[in-house]
Amino acid sequence: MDPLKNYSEGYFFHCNETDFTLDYSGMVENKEKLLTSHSDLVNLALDTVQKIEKGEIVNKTEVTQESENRAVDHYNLRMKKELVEGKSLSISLKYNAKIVEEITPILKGELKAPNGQKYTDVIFNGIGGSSLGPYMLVISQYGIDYNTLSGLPMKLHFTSNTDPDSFSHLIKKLDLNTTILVSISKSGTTSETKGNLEAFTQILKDQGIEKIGAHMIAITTANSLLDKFAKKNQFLASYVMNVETGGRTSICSAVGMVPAAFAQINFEEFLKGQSTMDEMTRRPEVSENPAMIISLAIEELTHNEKHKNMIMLCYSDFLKEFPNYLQQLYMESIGKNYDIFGKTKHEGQTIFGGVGTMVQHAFMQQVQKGIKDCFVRFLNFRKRKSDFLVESSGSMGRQLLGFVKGTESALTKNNVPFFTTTFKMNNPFNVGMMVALEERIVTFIGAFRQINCYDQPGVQAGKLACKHFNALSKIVLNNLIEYFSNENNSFTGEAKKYFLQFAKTQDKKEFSEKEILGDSIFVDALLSDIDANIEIDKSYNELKKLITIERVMKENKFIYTITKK
Ligand SMILES: O=P(O)(O)OC[C@H]1O[C@H](O)[C@H](O)[C@@H](O)[C@@H]1O
Repeated sequence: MDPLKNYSEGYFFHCNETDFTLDYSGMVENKEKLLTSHSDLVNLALDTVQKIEKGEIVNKTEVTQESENRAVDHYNLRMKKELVEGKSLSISLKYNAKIVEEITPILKGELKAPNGQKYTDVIFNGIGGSSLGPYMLVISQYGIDYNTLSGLPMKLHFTSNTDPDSFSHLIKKLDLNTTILVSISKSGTTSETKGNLEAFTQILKDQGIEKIGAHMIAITTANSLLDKFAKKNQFLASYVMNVETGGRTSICSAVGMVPAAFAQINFEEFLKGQSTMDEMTRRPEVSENPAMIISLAIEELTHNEKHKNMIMLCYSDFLKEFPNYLQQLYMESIGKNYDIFGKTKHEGQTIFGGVGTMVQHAFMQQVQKGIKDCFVRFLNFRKRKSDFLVESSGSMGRQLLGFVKGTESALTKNNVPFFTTTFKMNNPFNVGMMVALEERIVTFIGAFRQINCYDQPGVQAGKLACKHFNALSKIVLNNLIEYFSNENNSFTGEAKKYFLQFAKTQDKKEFSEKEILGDSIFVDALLSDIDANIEIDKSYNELKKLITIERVMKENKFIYTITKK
């Protein structure tokens, strides 16, 4: 490969109408080969897109217990044609208009909080696909100072984790009388989101706010637990998304629409941008389809596990969250341990990145000079909205471009593959294009590798284990309270001893060795948590009155001494 030759010759895809350019000269060894010699892969990819867009059940594998067995509709939600009944761009635009119409009176203060004042703050409560997209979108239009610098009518806040310290930090600052919590959860059961909603409800009640529904909006699937809770508690609104819309591609649904309405981002433009890119990436001719070019190039590069990590360098501070957004899109979709036929096959596409030039000063030394396990993607805007005089380069904007070109050129010399996507300028339309391009690449790579890109059994396993931990935690608590409320005065020993002792008090007679081991680890974590947090208000209120606990390490095991007060 002569990267400099390719680079100087320039391999381009360009769209005149949208002023979008893909330069793939730094990525491929042989342009002709890339464009013409992968017809089998191209057919697989186009066939998959057709199936998806016709509404066929594509979210399935032979490993039926882990499959979701459903269609996948994000492309249909912004398609001009109504290939699947009830799903099209115009239907989505109508739903978006309804949302804007309902949110606007809140923003204008025409629909007031129960205390008669204008709502001031909105918290978006969701995780994974129910958070990454809205957050990325807000930052993409306002930057990280979106509350102080944007002049928006309501302040925006985001909560994802079940982190009591950050939750308290947020809640303490707000007047909850004029705050709305928007809970976003496709399933309506995700522990983090549910936990935050429950905590918020309790805090409202503690503050004497009885009409909790006047402080809540839900975005979820029809009839989910969250939807039912919303109806029961007369939420301000409950917006629905389809079961067929996967979390990590849900930004084109109410999941993106509602936050965009609060943030006054033109979501109609975002959807039109997605639709435009979808049309471009539906083209059968490889050279006319930017997603196909990128996907094939990635396939060539990652073959034999060579350049397997993708680094996304976004040359705009406003795209700070885009690599994080892509991390879920790529890694949850492509990280699989079997193909659609159920055959074991470990797949993945590691992706990380950040804002260029910041990360230039973080990890690019290794990328340029160290192990050759990466390829780089540049993302930038051609047109800026402002500029400043800078002596060295003439202008700050030119300086930024200098960094793109300088880094590209250095990568060429160091034999690190890269390609560059340049969008016209930063606006909702182009952010929509950006997201849709990546979604299509993921679909194509999934089709090449014959995997189901739309399930996430791995995350599911974590979710289920967490549920088990929660259930066990309640049992341990009740057991402790019961044990020390009776005649017992103390317990000394390690978690396993504790577990075996309390296990006897459960209905379940026999525990396998594996269960004992697994559950003892959970019990150890719980006892340790009690030791650290028993004095923290609301952590273990009942237990605090009853016992003291001490933890010491002996022979590589934590030994707990629990004593009745
Ligand atoms: O929207 P929810 O049902 O609450 O799910 C939120 C997230 O949960 C998990 O992390 C899944 O792997 C994600 O795909 C999903 O986006």
